[in-house]
Amino acid sequence: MAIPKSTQQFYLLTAFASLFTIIGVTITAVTITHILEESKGEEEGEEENVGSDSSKTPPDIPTNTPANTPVRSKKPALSKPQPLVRSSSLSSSYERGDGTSTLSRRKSMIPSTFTITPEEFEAMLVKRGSARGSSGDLKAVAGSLFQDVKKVHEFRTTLVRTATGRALTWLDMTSSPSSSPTTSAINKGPFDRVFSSLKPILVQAGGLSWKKRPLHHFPPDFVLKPLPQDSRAYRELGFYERMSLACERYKESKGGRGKGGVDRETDLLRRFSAFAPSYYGLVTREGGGGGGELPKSSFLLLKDTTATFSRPCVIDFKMGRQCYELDSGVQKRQDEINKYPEQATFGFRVSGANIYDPGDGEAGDDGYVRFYKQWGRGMKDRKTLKDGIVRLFTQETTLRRKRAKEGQKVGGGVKVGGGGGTSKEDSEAELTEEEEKARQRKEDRSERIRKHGGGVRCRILVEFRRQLKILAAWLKDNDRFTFTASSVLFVYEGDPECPGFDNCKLRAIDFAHVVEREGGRDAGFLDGVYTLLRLVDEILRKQEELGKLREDL
Ligand SMILES: O=P(O)(O)O[C@@H]1[C@@H](OP(=O)(O)O)[C@H](OP(=O)(O)O)[C@H](O)[C@H](OP(=O)(O)O)[C@H]1OP(=O)(O)O
Ligand SMILES: Nc1ncnc2c1ncn2[C@@H]1O[C@H](COP(=O)(O)OP(=O)(O)O)[C@@H](O)[C@H]1O
Repeated sequence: MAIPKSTQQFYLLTAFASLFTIIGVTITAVTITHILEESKGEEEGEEENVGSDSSKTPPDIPTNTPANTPVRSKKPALSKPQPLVRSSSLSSSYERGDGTSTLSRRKSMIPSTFTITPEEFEAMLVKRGSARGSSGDLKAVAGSLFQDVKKVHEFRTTLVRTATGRALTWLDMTSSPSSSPTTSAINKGPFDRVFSSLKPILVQAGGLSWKKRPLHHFPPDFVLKPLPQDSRAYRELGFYERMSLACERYKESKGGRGKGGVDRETDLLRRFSAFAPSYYGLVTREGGGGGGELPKSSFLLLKDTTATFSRPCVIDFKMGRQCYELDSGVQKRQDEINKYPEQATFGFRVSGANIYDPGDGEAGDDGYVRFYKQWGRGMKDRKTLKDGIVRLFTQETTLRRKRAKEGQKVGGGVKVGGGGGTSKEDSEAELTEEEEKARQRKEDRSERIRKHGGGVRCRILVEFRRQLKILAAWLKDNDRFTFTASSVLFVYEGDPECPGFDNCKLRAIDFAHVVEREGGRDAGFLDGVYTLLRLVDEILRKQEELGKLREDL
C-alpha cells in the first residue's frame, strides 16, 4: 500500500526532529509546543505586536503608545475526538538552542517558527463550537491529540532547549548574586532553576481567581499563564495557535498578495493577533502528558504587556453582555448573572485594576492602589461606573496629598487642606543637604504631574479611546468569533518621572471561551467597547469644560 505523501513528510520531519534531539540532549524537563517567531516590535525596540512584523499588524494600530496550577477537573471538556489532520507547516527556521545566548544574540536566534498542529486544534477544538461532553471525554480528546504529538516530542524538546537556555541566560544576567539560583536548584536541572525562581507577576489586575492561580513573571519580559486542566485550556491554547498560524500563512502569502491571498478567517485572526499579547508556546513541566493528557502544570508563554513600563497601571475590563457561554447550564448562567447583573446593560465590567498612586491613603507599600473584582461589581449605575473609570485614570490623589503634605511642611507651598506649616526658611534651616535634595525631587515630581496630567490622565484617555476605536472596527468586521469573558487589558505609565509617561497599551486577553461560528458576530463585546467609548468621551468633555484637557494635552 502506498504511503500517503503527507505521512512521508511527517516521518521525514520526525527524523529531523530526532536528529536535533540527539545533538544536544541536556534538557528534557519541559516540552513546548510552539515557539513562535519573536522578531516583533519590542524585540526591535518597538511596540509589542506593532511595527516590524507587518504580517501581524493592522496598519492603524497605535504607534505612539509607545506555584503552580491546582488541577481542576470540574469544567466539562469538549466532546469526542475528531480525526487529526496533520499539519505540514513545520518550519525549517530552527536555530541552535544551546542555552548560551546573550541578549545581543537574541534577535538572531529567537525566531523559531514551529507550528505543531494547529489544524488539530482547528479540527477538534474550535470548530466544535461550544460543544461539551463529560469530563471523561477530556481524556479522550487530549489522548488523541497528544498521542500523535508525542511523535514530534523530540523536536519540541530541542525547541524547549532554546527557550530554556534563553530563560536561564536571562536569569543569570538578571539575578543579583544573593538571588542567584542555589547549587541544588542548578543540580535539579535548568528548567527547575527557571521554575524555582518564578515569581507572580508584579501587577496582576484581574483574572480567574488570581490568588489561587497567579500568572508568573518569566525573565526577562514574559509571563507564564497557568492553564486549568479542562476545556478552557484547550480553547485558549487553540486560539493562540490559530492566530500564530494565521500570521504565518499571511506571511507565506506575501502579505495576502500571494497566490490566492488568504481566506477570511486567516485575515481576521491575523488582524486580531495584533491586539493579543505575543504568544510563544506552551510550556509544561516534566512528567505530564505521558498518558496523553495536557500535562498538569501547563503554561502559556506570553509577552508581558507591562514589561516596558516603569510603574504600570493596569486595568482589566471583562467584556461582553454575558460571561457564560450559550450552552451553559442554568446554575452557571445564574451564577454569572448574579455577579454583576448590570453587565447585560453596560457590556463590560471592571474585573480588577492596579493603579500606581502612592499618595492615596489606600495605596500599599509599593505605591499601588488595588481595585478588586468586588469593587468593579459594586458599580451599579452609569454615574458610579463613570466615576469609577475616572478614578482608574486619575492620579489626583497623589497630587492633592502631596501638595497638602508639602503645604503643611513647607509654608510657601500650595496649601490644600490647610494645616499650619512653618515658614519655608525655617524648614530649610532644619533640612540637611540630603533632605533638601529629596524635597527638591518631590517638588519636581509634583510639577511634572501637574504639567503632564496630574488629576485625570487626559492624554492617556485620548489614546485609550483611539485604540478602542481600532478594536471596535475589528469587532464590527468580525463574523466568525464569539468571545465570552475575554478582557481588554489596558496598561499605562504611572511613573511621572518616567520619560514615557504618556505611554499606554491596549491588549485583548483571556480566550478561554472563544468559539468559532459562521456568522458568530460578537455584539456583546462590541457593545461594551461602545459603552466605554461613550464614557471616555463624556469624561474628556467634562475635563475640557474644566479647562483641564487643554492643560494636559
Ligand atoms: O473556579 P473559581 O472558583 O475560581 O471560579 C471562577 C470565578 O472565580 P471566582 O469564583 O469569582 O473567584 C471566575 O470569576 P471572575 O470571572 O474572576 O469574576 C469565573 O466565573 C470562572 O468561570 P469561567 O472560567 O469564566 O467560566 C469561575 O470558574 P468556574 O467556577 O466556572 O469553574
Ligand atoms: N500578557 C500579559 N502581560 C501582563 N499581564 C497579563 C498578561 N496576561 C494577563 N495578565 C494579567 O493577568 C490577569 C489575568 O489574566 P487572564 O488572562 O484574564 O487570566 P485568567 O484566565 O486567569 O482570568 C490580567 O488581568 C492581567 O493583569
